[in-house]
Amino acid sequence: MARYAQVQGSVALITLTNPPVNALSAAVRLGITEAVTRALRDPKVKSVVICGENGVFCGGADIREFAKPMTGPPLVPMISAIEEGDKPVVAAIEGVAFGGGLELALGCHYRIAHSKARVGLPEVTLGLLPAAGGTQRLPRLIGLAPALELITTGRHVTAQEALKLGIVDKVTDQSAQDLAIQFAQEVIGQPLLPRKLSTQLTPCPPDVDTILDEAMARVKQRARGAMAPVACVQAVRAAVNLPYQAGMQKEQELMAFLFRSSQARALQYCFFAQRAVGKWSLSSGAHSGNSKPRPVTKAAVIGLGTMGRGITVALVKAGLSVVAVETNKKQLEMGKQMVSAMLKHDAQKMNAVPRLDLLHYTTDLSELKNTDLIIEAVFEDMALKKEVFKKLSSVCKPDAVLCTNTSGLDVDELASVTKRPELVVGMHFFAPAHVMKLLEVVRGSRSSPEVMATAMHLGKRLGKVSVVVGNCSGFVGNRMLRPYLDQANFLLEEGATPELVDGALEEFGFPMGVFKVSDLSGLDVGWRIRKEAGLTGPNVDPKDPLRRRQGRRYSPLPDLVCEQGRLGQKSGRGWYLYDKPGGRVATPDPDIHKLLEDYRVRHGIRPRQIGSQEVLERCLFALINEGFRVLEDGMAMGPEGIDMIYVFGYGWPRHRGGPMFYAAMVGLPRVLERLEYYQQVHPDVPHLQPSSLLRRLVVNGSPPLDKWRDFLQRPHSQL
Ligand SMILES: C[C@H](O)[C@H](C)C(=O)SCCNC(=O)CCNC(=O)[C@H](O)C(C)(C)COP(=O)([O-])OP(=O)([O-])OC[C@H]1O[C@@H](n2cnc3c(N)ncnc32)[C@H](O)[C@@H]1OP(=O)([O-])[O-]
Repeated sequence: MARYAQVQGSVALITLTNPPVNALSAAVRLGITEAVTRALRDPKVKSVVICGENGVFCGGADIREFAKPMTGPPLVPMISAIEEGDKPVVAAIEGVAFGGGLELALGCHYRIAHSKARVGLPEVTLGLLPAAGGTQRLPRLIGLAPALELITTGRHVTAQEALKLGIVDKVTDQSAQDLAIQFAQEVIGQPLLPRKLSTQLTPCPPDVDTILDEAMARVKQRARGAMAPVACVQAVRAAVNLPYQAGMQKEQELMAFLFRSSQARALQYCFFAQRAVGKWSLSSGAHSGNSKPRPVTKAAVIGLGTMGRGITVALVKAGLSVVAVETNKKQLEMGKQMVSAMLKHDAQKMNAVPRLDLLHYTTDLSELKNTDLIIEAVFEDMALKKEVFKKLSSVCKPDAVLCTNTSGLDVDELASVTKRPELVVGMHFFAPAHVMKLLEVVRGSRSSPEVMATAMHLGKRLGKVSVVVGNCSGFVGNRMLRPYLDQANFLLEEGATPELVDGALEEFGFPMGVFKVSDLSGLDVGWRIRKEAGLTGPNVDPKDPLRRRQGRRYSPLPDLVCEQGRLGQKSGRGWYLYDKPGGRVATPDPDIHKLLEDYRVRHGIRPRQIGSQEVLERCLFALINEGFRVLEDGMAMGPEGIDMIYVFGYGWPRHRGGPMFYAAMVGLPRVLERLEYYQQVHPDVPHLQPSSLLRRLVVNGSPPLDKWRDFLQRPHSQL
């Protein structure tokens, strides 16, 4: 839909009308095509302005149409008609001009932007490339290197930077539409040919091939198997080597290939899943639409350890005033210095002033009496956390929201020591808390809808992808991680090496394999949890054989590694060797290989060849199977929640959609068949027992993800 009006006598004003982001749906494309034809034919019209309704120019092609057969006028000829016209066309950009929206503007002869506007070609983040001339016109407008960077990253650009790059001609703090209409009158009669980008050549520095080759190498290294960034470089290379029409041909061919790819489907699924998890609902009928968040202007963080410091920085960066509490002066001082340094570092990067004025430090909990929301981030010990919650319940104002950053302890047990269990909720941040986008919002059985709304709203203010999860051991992310970790250890027992397992997972697209991640986060963390769980150390049942705990197979390998003082990067050796304590570069360690060989001999295990396929199937299918159990237990609202948790919190490659989406792509019958096979081979590993939900879905013909809820016997019952 596009509205047509004639303004200022001779200017045709074409307004895109498709809320909320004026996406270029079939109806909008038809509207634009008809309006442009009318303007070009009307002798009274001397120039044209294109703008968007509601302060948004255009969010690009309508992504919802991608899953359906294409209808309506295609984008490329629609934009060419604008460019080839004999009347100047000015794009008035307010809000955003993304993807096809910016390509539409690049087909116009001039671009005027509001100072708060953002532009960009984010198609690569959807597994695609700019396929309405963006890969051919943008390099011609701003040059090769900047165009390559914008197209291969999909980065959003501010109006100021767009002006500097030459993407837009003018930036205004006033109405871009009004300035565009005035400008459209001023340029009547000006030569148009030099403004028609398709007629221009791409400005090329002498070392053009080096730039393209380096870009390709950089993109391949960063992409970890994602195809779209590579195709983007190939398309932009055509803008250098080929005339416009041939370049457009190349762009269309590459787009056709990407459009059909499973990676594009995965990335578009992530786009909508990321928005879907924000629309939460509870079994009580309360949901994000009918639950009002409480106002939070003053927050507090208890405990300035690694997590507490990151959370404090995230809150201050979001503009909240924060009281930071640490029990003793020495730790408080240390925390203060580190938080200030983190804020200064971040502000420097943003060329901003660190908001240290928003912070107040104290050892005295009573200073929290006027705080709206408190996040407890003390050591992961139930007794210590209960003590803190008991005190908070007495010093804080009656309607203060009490949040715990526990990564898996029982939220209800913590709430039970307070006088306000309905105001207690889990806010599980991921390290580093001021960087990682994921936030698990854990609903206790008494957490009120209002408190859920408050935690979710705060998550959004902190720029997090917040996912509502149920209160169970390990919540969702860590709960699913256990079978994944167990399988990785079992594979070592049976003949694999850390680098073989990690290699397969990194080939799959994870930034780091499981053993490198363990070394990064510190092997002693898991060791302490296993000791507390009675799986190793003094509380082990002496009757339990070494490789069997609590009635199931257990691998003591990680314990043996820790007992040798191998705690990971921090000790300079773990599953890998590092050049020094705190070193980051992992090299395979012959001592670990020796440890594994001796271990297998000691336990009479004949090592065997293990391939990447088996690594992926055992590690990922075990994790996925636990995902189905999470859904069955009602601990997550749907597969989207699980997938966003793994994409934003555990490095699951976005172009694989997330564990549950991946299972659907692989085919549920295949996942079930492989789990049944491995369960037969390893009957002492209960987590390989296929979940009944998975069986039910396969029996019912493997319905699409958005239909899985229909097969849940108690949909999100624990939420
Ligand atoms: C040929 C051409 O080369 C190619 C092929 C293309 O052009 S491919 C397309 C390229 N374009 C993009 O990648 C931009 C994608 N959008 C965004 O980045 C953001 O949306 C936004 C524009 C910065 C606004 O953010 P927001 O935070 O203010 O609101 P929101 O919650 O995100 O969005 C508000 C609502 O609008 C929906 N929406 C947003 N953009 C959409 C789009 N392009 N198509 C369809 N729906 C869209 C979104 O799902 C949500 O719906 P619902 O959940 O309310 O039902």
